[in-house]
Amino acid sequence: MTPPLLSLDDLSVGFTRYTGVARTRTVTGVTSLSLDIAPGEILAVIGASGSGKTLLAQAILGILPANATVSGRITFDGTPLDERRLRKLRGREISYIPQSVNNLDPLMTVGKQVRIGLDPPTAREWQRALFSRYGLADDVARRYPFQLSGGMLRRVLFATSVRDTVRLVIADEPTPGLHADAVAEVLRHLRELAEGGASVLLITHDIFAATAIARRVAVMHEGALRTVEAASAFTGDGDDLEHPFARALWRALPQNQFSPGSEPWRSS
Ligand SMILES: Nc1ncnc2c1ncn2[C@@H]1O[C@H](COP(=O)(O)OP(=O)(O)OP(=O)(O)O)[C@@H](O)[C@H]1O
Ligand code: NI
Repeated sequence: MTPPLLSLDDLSVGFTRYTGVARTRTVTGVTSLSLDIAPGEILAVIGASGSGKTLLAQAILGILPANATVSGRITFDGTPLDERRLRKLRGREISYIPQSVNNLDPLMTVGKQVRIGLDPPTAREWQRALFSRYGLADDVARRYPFQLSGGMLRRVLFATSVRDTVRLVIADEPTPGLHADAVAEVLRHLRELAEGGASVLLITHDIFAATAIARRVAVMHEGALRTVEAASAFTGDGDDLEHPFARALWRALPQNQFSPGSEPWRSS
């Protein structure tokens, strides 16, 4: 077996909340999560809002909120991923496609934003190549984010995030609010990255987007990884799904066999 590209071992993220003078309480965001991603694998992470998906991404990228505490081990390409190494890899070997297009700078032209981090002598050339790869016309480079459509902004986010040196792409909810064609386009771009050899961690609410391109689907609930299922098991009645939680999640979808009371995220 090929060794994993990324390995999470007993990863926890917590928050300290001040509940009074000199009194604190720790709130858990992610609990003892262990997970591997193989080189070139597309792994989807699904789970309800607040289940810890974005925290998981931020923990890998070393960009957790300042009030978060993290424990556990993260290994990238066989070596621990510490802060010093992350600074070198982020934006080069590890890319982040953030949850919101609001992460773009509203006061900078999108061309300039795409050129950030590119080698100055060839930055313009690379930016043009990235624009053409993501179907953006050359003159779009001179525009500001507010002058672009939602679909174009998504493509700009890809162009700012993805470098040809990339080995791990973390995409946080890249498809919400997009119509079917645009979703298909985003998924195609992610698949292309994987075909180029990169591992892709796709965070999404959308089981159908997840199973369309991922080989495995990790299911999170209240900060814990409940199960990792084969994407192909999310079909029919869900009988092939290994974990009852995944089965319940699948069957609770209105288009499957929805039955009141089967909502697994409503924990008692
Ligand atoms: N800065 C913070 N301080 C305190 N708690 C936080 C902070 N950021 C996140 N949390 C908590 O951690 C939990 C997980 O948040 P996270 O953003 O990872 O959820 P998510 O699965 O990405 O949700 P969504 O699908 O809505 O994006 C939430 O309950 C949230 O309240
Ligand atoms: Ni999130």
